[in-house]
Amino acid sequence: MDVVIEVRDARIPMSTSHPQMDLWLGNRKRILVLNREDMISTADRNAWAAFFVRQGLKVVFSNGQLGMGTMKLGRLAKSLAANVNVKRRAKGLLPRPVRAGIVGYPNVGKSSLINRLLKRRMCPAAPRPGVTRELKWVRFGKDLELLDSPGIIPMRLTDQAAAIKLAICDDIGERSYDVTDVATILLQMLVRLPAIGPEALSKRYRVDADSYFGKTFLDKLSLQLFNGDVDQASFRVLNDFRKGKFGWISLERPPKYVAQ
Ligand SMILES: Nc1nc2c(ncn2[C@@H]2O[C@H](COP(=O)(O)OP(=O)(O)OP(=O)(O)O)[C@@H](O)[C@H]2O)c(=O)[nH]1
Repeated sequence: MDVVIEVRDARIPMSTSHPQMDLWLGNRKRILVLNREDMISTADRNAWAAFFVRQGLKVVFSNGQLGMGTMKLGRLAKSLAANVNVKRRAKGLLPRPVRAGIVGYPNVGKSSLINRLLKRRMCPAAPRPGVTRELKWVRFGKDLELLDSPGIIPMRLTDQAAAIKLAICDDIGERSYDVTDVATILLQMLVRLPAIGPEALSKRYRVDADSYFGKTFLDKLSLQLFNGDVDQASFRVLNDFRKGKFGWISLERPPKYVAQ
């Protein structure tokens, strides 16, 4: 690959950064994409943009559902790898398309971005992690080739806080976590957010919360709406979050910058 496009979830750019990525990529040319830009506020977007610029990383914000950012991504990949053909010409070889590999955690929107760029559904994309199963090259025009790849996660998620955020954002498979535990933690996060808080949660689910927003809340919600099925109640809360029913909330913020 001449250039690697690393896609992360804009709601959790740190937790969707693979710990071995730097080692694997070495000096390879790299573009960082924060996809799902529609799911975070403008203030968070600006804060992340400034953060990554300070790290010297080229960052593109995108929306894999609507296609925003994809043309810029294509242009950037071609321009970053332009010297490939300069070198080939110097050796008397014919130019070839630039090869860009798209990598990232499951469900962050890799295939959707390719489909949007190509304006065709060339790569399977669906709202669940683990859809892409094999490497697939697709051609964009005559001078760019894109490689779609299956989502990758570390063998072992040692950072539990990151693992929970991946589960909340649906970036790891459902079978790898307990849906009720994750929904309980999400409720505890939401109840502490000034923009949401206990009243909004009680009102949305019509559950009298008795000031405790944990498993008890899910039990009450399950009795109210799902015949006592706590898993279903947990899915409801998680899906409401994922669909933006509480507003678009970033689960991570960049560390504060202190000028030297
Ligand atoms: N709201 C929103 N949804 C998106 C965006 N990009 C992708 N999606 C949705 O997210 C889901 C996952 O997208 P995919 O393109 O399949 O993700 P992937 O990274 O290829 O997933 P794997 O095959 O698991 O590696 C799909 O339902 C997309 O419609 C985005 O920018 N915003």
